[in-house]
Amino acid sequence: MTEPIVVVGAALLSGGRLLAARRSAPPELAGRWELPGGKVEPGETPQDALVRELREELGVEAEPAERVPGEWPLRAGYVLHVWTAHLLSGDPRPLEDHDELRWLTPDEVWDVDWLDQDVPAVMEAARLAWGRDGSGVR
Ligand SMILES: Nc1nc2c([nH]c(=O)n2[C@H]2C[C@H](O)[C@@H](COP(=O)(O)OP(=O)(O)OP(=O)(O)O)O2)c(=O)[nH]1
Repeated sequence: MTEPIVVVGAALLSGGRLLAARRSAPPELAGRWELPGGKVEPGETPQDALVRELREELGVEAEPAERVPGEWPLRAGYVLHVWTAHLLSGDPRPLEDHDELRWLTPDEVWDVDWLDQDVPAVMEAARLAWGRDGSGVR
């Protein structure tokens, strides 16, 4: 069996807030929110891919920090891995794949309509970043 292709998602953190990005394409994903990122290319580390994707999609420099434990299936042959990352410079703009960005506080993390497959990933990322799932239940 061939290995699944890894899509890396960034739990990008700045000032205690998490960045969510609203997809503009393809039609079946458009309007739903995700962690910015993309496919790891052959020969790339996941961290390299994350830095590249955040530069391309958001125009920012970021530093990957920790892998969020777990992996989440996407469409057939793809799996989502998530890393926390810190914003080093730049102000994120939706340059590619997204039409809106939001910085979410722990209390706001469930205010956006995350892609179904991202919900468990965001839950783990929130737990790692903030020490709880952001739902308000402590
Ligand atoms: N980036 C990202 N993609 C996700 C998430 N959840 C999810 O189902 N996906 C899906 C959407 C896409 O089908 C795929 C990632 O592909 P992409 O189009 O963002 O990646 P890419 O920039 O490397 O793609 P490409 O344009 O080079 O083909 O994974 C997520 O949280 N982040």
